[in-house]
Amino acid sequence: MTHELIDSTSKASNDAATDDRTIRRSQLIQNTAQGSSANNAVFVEFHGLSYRIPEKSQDVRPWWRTFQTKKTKYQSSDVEKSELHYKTIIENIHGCANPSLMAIMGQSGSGKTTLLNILAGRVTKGVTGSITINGEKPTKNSKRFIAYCTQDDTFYPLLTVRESLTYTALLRLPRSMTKAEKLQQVENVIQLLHLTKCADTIIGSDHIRGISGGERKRVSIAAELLTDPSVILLDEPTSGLDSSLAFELVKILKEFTVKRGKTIIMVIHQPSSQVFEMFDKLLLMSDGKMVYFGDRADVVPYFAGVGYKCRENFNPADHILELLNEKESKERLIDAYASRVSDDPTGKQIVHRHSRLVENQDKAQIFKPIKVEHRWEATFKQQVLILTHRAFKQRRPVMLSRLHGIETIILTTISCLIWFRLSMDETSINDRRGLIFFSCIFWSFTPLITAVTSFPLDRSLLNKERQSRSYRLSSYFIAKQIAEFPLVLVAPLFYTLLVYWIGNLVDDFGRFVAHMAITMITVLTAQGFGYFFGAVLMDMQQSMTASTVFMLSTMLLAGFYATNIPYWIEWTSYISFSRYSFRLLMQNQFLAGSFRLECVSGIRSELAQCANGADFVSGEEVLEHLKLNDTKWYINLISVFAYFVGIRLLAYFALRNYGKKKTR
Ligand SMILES: Nc1ncnc2c1ncn2[C@@H]1O[C@H](COP(=O)(O)OP(=O)(O)OP(=O)(O)O)[C@@H](O)[C@H]1O
Repeated sequence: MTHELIDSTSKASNDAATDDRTIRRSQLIQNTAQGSSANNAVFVEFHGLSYRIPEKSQDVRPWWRTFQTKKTKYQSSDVEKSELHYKTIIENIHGCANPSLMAIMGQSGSGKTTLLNILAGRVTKGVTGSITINGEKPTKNSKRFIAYCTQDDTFYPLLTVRESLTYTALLRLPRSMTKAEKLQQVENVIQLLHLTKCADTIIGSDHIRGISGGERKRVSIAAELLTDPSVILLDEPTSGLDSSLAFELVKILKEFTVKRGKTIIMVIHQPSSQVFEMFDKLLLMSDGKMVYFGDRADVVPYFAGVGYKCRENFNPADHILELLNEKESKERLIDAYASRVSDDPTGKQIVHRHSRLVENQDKAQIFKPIKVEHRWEATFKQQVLILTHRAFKQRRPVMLSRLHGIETIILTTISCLIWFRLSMDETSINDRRGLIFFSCIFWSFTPLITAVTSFPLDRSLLNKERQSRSYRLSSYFIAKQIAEFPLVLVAPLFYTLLVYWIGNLVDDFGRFVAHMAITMITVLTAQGFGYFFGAVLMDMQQSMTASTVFMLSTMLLAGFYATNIPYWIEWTSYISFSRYSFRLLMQNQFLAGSFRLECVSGIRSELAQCANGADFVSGEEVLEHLKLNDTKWYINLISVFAYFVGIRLLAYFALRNYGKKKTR
C-alpha cells in the first residue's frame, strides 16, 4: 500500500516535471527570435541525383613513370579515356522535404552523408541530377538559410560554448536585431539544448580537454538553430547521446518543424521506436541506391508488401536496418524499388507527387522564391571587429603560452651572457655581426612556424563559416592580421630591448629605434611567409616542411654563412628577405655617424685601415670587408617593406584561390 503510494506520488511528480520541461521547451522555441532571412516555408526537391568520382588507376607504377604517362596521354586521348575509371557513390536518388522532419536511413557506407553534402551544396563536382529550393536552382545565397551540422563539426577549441555561440550570433543574426536580442537568442538555445551546465567550459579538441562528445554535438546543433535557418540538415545528430537525450533532441527538432515551419532533413542511425515515430518522411538507401522514399507511416506496409513483414512490437527502424545489412534482402529491396519506379527512373514524378501533397498551404506562397535582404548580416567593419576579437581570444593562449615565454627568457638570457658588453674594438666585429644575424634569423623562424599553422588549423571552420556566408574572406584575413600582429611582436620586443643595450650596440636612441623597427618588420615579413605557405598548401605537415626548407635556404643566402656565392647561383640571394633585413641592420649599426672601432695592436688585421697602422677602423670599411655594403641602405629598406606588403598580398590571394577551389 505504502509502495503504491510512493510509486504514484513519484509518477505524479515525474509527470509534472515532464510537463514543465515540455512547456519550457515550447516557450523557448516560440521565443527563438526570427533570425532567418527567409521566413516563408522552404521546399527542397531532388531527383535523379548521382555522384561519381574518378578512381585511381589500377596500374601501380613508380612516381617517375607518371611523367611518361602524361606524355603518352597527350599523344592519344583514347589511352587517357581507357585509363580513367569511375566509382559511383550514389545513383538516381530522389526525394523531397517540406516543412517537416525527414529522415535518411541506411547501413554504414550507403551514401547518406554524401547525399547530405550534395544537398548542402558542399559537393558539386561529379554530381548530376536536379536540386531545387522552392522550385528554383540553389544559389550562393541559399546557403544563408540552409544550416548544415556535419558529423565532425569544428570549433575554436579554446573558446567556451557561450563565447562560440555569441560570435556566431553576432556574425549571422540579422542586422535588424539589437545586440541584446542576439545575446538573448544565445541564452535561449543554450537552455533549449541543455547546455547551461557546460556553457562556460571550453569546447576543447582531441588534444585539449573540453566538453563531452555529446555536448559538442549539441553545441553544433545550437550554433545552427541559433540563426533560425529555414532548412536544417543534420548528419547523425543523435550519435553520442543517450537515448533520453536523443529523444529530447529529436522532439525539439520536430517542434521546430511544427511551430516554426522548418524543413529538417537528418541522417540517423538506429533510432529508437519513439524517435522513429516522429519522422514524417523517410528516405532509405543502400549501396548508394534507393530502397524507399515516402511517408514514414507507409514504410512498414511497403516492406510487408515486398515480403518483409515487421514482427509485432518490434522497432521498425531495427527491422529495416537488419534487412539492409543482409545481402539477399538488401538486393531484393533495391530491385523492388527500382521496379516500383521503372517508368520514372529519376524519381521526378514521385517527387512532384509528394511535394505538392501539402494541405492547408497557399501554393503561391509555397513556391515563392527566397530573397535575402543583405549579402552579409554583419557589416564589413563589424565582421572585422568580431573576427579580430575571436582570433585574439583563440590565438593568445597559443602564441603567448608559458612555454613560449620560457623559451624567450632562456634565449634572451643566453644572448645577453654571450654578447655581454661587446668591446668597441675590431675583435668584436664577428660578435656584433653574429648578434645581429641571430636576432634577424631567430625572430624570423618563430613567427614563421607559428603563422604557418594559422590557416590550416582554421581550415574546416573557415570552410563551414564561408559556406554559410557568415563573413567575407577579406574580413577574416584582415582580422587575423590585426589579432596576431601584437601577439607575434611581444617576444621579439622583449628580446631586442634587452640584448641591444646589454650587447653594447650603438649607443644612440634613434639607431636603437631603427634597429627595433627593422627587426619587427622582419618578424612580420616572416609571419607573412608563414601565412603564405599555410594558405597555399592548407596542410600542416606540408606547409611546415615547405617553410622550414624556405627559411633555411633564406638563412644560407642572407650573406652570413657564405659571402662568396658562385656567380651562377648568386641571384638566388636576392630572393632571400633576410638578405635585406640583415644588411639594413648592419648598416644601421656600422654606418652610424660616429661609429668606429679601435684597432688592436699585435694582431694581424684583415682590415686595411688597421693593417696600415690607423688607430680606428670606420664602420664603412668593416661593412665593405664583410661584403655587406653592396646595396644602398634605402634599397634594402624599400626591399624590406616590399616583402612585408607583397607576401601578405600573395597570402591573401592564395587563400582566395583556395576558397574558390572549395566552392567550385
Ligand atoms: N570522395 C570519396 N572518395 C572515395 N570514396 C568515397 C568518397 N566519398 C564517399 N566515398 C565512399 O562512398 C561510400 C558512401 O559514403 P558515405 O560517407 O556517404 O556513407 P554513409 O552512409 O554516410 O556512411 P556512415 O553511416 O558510415 O557515415 C563509402 O563507401 C565511402 O567510402
